[in-house]
Amino acid sequence: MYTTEFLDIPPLTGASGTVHLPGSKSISNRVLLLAALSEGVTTISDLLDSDDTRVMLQALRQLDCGVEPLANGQLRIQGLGGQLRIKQTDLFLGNAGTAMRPLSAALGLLASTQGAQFELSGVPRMHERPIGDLVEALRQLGCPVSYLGNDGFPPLRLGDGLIHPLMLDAPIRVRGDVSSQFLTALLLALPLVATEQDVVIEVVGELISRPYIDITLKLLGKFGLHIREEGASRFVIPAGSRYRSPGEIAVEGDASSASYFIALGALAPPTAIANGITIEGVGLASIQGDIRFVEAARLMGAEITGEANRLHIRRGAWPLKAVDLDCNHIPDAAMTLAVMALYADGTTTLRNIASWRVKETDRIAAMANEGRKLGATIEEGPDFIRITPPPNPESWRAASIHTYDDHRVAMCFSLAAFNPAGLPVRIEDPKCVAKTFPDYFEALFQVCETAPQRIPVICVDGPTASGKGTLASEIADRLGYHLLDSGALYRLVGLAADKKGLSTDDQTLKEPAQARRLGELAAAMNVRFEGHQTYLDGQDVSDALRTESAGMAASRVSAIPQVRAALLQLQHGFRRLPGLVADGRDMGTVIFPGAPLKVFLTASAEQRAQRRYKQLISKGNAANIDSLLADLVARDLRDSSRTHAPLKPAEDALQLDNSALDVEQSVKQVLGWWQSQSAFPGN
Ligand SMILES: Nc1ncnc2c1ncn2[C@@H]1O[C@H](COP(=O)(O)OP(=O)(O)OP(=O)(O)O)[C@@H](O)[C@H]1O
Ligand SMILES: Nc1ccn([C@H]2C[C@H](O)[C@@H](COP(=O)(O)O)O2)c(=O)n1
Repeated sequence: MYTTEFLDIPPLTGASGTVHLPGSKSISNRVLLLAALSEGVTTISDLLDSDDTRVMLQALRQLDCGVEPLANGQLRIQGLGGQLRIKQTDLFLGNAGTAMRPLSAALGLLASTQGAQFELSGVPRMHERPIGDLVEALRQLGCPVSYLGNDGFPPLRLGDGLIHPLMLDAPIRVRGDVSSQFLTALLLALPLVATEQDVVIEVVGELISRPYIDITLKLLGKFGLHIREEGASRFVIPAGSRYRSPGEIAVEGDASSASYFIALGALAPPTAIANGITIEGVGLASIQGDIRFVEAARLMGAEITGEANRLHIRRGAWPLKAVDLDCNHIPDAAMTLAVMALYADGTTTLRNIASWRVKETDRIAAMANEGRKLGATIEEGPDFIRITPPPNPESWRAASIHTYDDHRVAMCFSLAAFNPAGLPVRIEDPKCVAKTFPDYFEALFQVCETAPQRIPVICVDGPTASGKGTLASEIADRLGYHLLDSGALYRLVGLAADKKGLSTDDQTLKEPAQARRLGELAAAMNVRFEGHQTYLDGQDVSDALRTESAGMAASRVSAIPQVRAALLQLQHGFRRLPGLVADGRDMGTVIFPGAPLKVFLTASAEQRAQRRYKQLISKGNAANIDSLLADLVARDLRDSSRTHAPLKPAEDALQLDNSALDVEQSVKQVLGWWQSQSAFPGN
């Protein structure tokens, strides 16, 4: 997951390949609650691991349900069988509506019938999301519920520690036109108390987001509950209801998350490797309402085929076709249509989306504000949004997208990187995707491509111990970029030669046959980088690489042209989306001569020797400052005086002497340079 302040997505030019979706958020949190309320043990597979499921799981743990992660990634839940084990606790539910609403209903009923008291709260935005209609329904039943902040909104206190008989004779009336989660919450909770008599729910007003109710009814069926529907607005929970665990249950891939990759397939040109996007984990047999996004995407021109659990998408009509659509049936996925509309042949109107206003943020306002930044003309109303794309490529603008702590805003606008103007897109606070799809951007970059020269590279070259590695790694972390420690490659050649018994002393290296052998060795090296570990022929050589003797050997072999040539492609291979920070001696002069930022980092030899001395001592290695100083001066001389790719600043490099700077000051300086020459200098 990208935890950076922002993520700059370079302009993208094509996409193809297969995406495996994380589990559905709606199904995951419903299944967790049903398993917790049931009798028996439920083993759940493919559960979504995200902020929203984490808060639900934490709540279940606090309620003393057995929650046991299994080695194979499954989760085992020991159900409460409707009997509270904990009668007083405070639950924090973040911004998870799928946890707040159903837990309020279930705990409200259980607190009243078993004499308990719970307080439920969330993040500030959760305290702005309405819950009054659900509270009214619980109060009709006789549950004591009080508001701890503003009336109509969480936080809530459920129960007062005393037993209250419930009034189940009259139908329980609940509004259906604010959020379908209120009805879902009652459908999930009322079976706990429908033991002696039928319990009836009557929906008042038009029921929005009906597909989410269908998910609820289908999952209730899996846990042994069959609700009778009488007409469009009456649901009867039969007397004698009892939750029974199905034993095992698998969570489908998230159909709303699929919408971004369906849109991607519809708008991205194919790559040289393949045509189209395949989505695994959700397909045409999905129980999720957002699978109907497929129909909407087809209307806009996408070519989509599929099987029960898989979808294949290709670009069809291009530009996409503008549409005028009622989106009540796909409220979440419809946001993706708003971004597809930026690539359409006219004005698109998405109607009946009032529920967007009370989601993680006011989504109508958010989509309108951010879409306008890109150059689109956008009109918004209480329950609609109307999008006219920028009239021509020149009208597109590079935008820094504010994401409002809303995962869907972030994921939607990533697709703006396919703009015809070839502009990058900045996504602020990219970690907000953790709510439903923590690895969304990784999945996106896996299937997207762009011309290598469009992938930004920051080069950090300089003499030994100047702090290149430290600086490069910090910059890469802050920007979410890949890291190339090119010195490590030369160090690996030195080590590999040593393992093979090939001498790397100065004299032997002068022999043409030895130079050829080392070139072949470098080309055939079996290396693997995993996080901070480096493996040579499967063996962890991370520590061996960092010794001073490995540095000296690297310096010697690096003067051989055959070795440098053998490592060229490997280094170019590090230039992957979304960007790269590369440290070495010739990053800016030879390997990435077109890089948009080149830094030549220096410090006085004395400073560098001091730093190296401290570094070695802190790792428990013996060190002598005078010999370190002599070695690094010798190494610098060799590296800068060799014929091929000598150590020297590129003509367009910015020089940074960090003798008097600490690491953070150096990082700030380089990030400042980067920001000022980016497409978003004001952000
Ligand atoms: N600006 C700085 N101020 C103080 N110490 C620094 C600074 N930059 C790096 N250091 C420290 O100096 C030591 C050497 O830094 P680093 O390993 O990053 O250098 P390098 O240039 O990559 O070296 P080499 O080329 O030999 O791999 C480290 O212990 C690091 O923490
Ligand atoms: N791009 C590079 C990187 C490194 N080298 C050589 C010269 C260095 O002395 C040696 C070890 O590098 P370090 O790990 O200390 O950065 O490798 C090079 O020639 N070109």
